[in-house]
Amino acid sequence: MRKNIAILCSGGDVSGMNPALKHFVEYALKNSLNPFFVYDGYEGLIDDKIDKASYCDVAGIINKGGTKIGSSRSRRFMQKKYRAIAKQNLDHHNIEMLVVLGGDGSFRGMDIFYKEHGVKFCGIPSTIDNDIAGTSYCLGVDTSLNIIRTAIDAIRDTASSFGRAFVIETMGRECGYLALVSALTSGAELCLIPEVPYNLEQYEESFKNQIAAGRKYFLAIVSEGIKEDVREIAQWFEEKVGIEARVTILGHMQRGGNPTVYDRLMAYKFVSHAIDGLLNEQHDSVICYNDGGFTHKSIQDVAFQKYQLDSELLCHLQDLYNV
Ligand SMILES: Nc1ncnc2c1ncn2[C@@H]1O[C@H](COP(=O)(O)OP(=O)(O)O)[C@@H](O)[C@H]1O
Ligand SMILES: O=P(O)(O)OC[C@H]1O[C@](O)(COP(=O)(O)O)[C@@H](O)[C@@H]1O
Repeated sequence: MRKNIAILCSGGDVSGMNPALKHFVEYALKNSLNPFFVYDGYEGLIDDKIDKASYCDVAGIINKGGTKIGSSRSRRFMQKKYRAIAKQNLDHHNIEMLVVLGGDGSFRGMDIFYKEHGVKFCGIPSTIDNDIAGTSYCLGVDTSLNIIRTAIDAIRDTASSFGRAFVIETMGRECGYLALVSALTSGAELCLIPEVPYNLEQYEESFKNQIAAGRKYFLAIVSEGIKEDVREIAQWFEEKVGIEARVTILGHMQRGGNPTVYDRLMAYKFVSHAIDGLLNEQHDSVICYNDGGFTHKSIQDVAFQKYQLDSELLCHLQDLYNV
């Protein structure tokens, strides 16, 4: 008898989830499995929003951001009694394997669910924050970086025309990855991230000298996880550096948009490895990507460790100020 396998999205949505759904249906059918969708993340698991999926459901979605099946953060799934209901719903549909697109919170939830009820699962790291330990890349971060790049390039147009400093805030929670990579690839003058302590005073003289030497504008990329408010950084530019300043908080535009080629391809590869793993005795793992290869890692190694920013990237941050 063909086995049933389901997929769900949990936590912040990312561009790349739809390409993953499309490949999930195709690859499941190719492996003689019946594919199912769980709508709205763990909330849908509890409310039995579970349906069989077919080729028709995934036609025309590969180029769409977000996720066709919805995502959520679920307070109820944190409680044992609701996880028991989720298990009953899966049993009702005869589903014994789950692919979960989410972040470390989602994986911790699934780990508990596996230990309580034995539902096999494979996590696919999916968050624009790129802050999951054990993998150098999370689905969606490439699209997000490209959206940020487009925004910063546009802001540069007005900054240079009007002679202003712009303080641009990126998402990322406690992780500075989005801000750091964006600063390096957009030619920003300042980058502030939670991982690296800073003192604005140390840039004052250099920035004033640059203005005296002809610099007309500044771009500062700031991660949402730093202690200071972005408006205070703008105020510092005005009062201490002596240049008019504006703030742009990029917000949720960073989570949407047409998935890049890289995110589409990675969605494809992640899903293939996730299903292969589930069919080959990987029952409680996350599929991770490092140095060009994929490996299944334990929840302990992924969801209970702190993500460390790549040391080479951090060196490049120092280079930003040593020119
Ligand atoms: N310790 C836990 N026990 C059960 N469920 C959890 C646990 N931690 C997180 N979850 C579930 O995972 C969901 C997503 O987690 P969250 O941290 O918001 O996002 P992400 O997966 O992107 O890190 C939560 O809303 C909750 O339903
Ligand atoms: O959409 P919300 O609930 O306001 O959450 C915003 C947060 O979600 C993110 O966009 C993505 O975080 P997760 O992938 O961990 O869910 C963060 O960068 C941001 O701080």
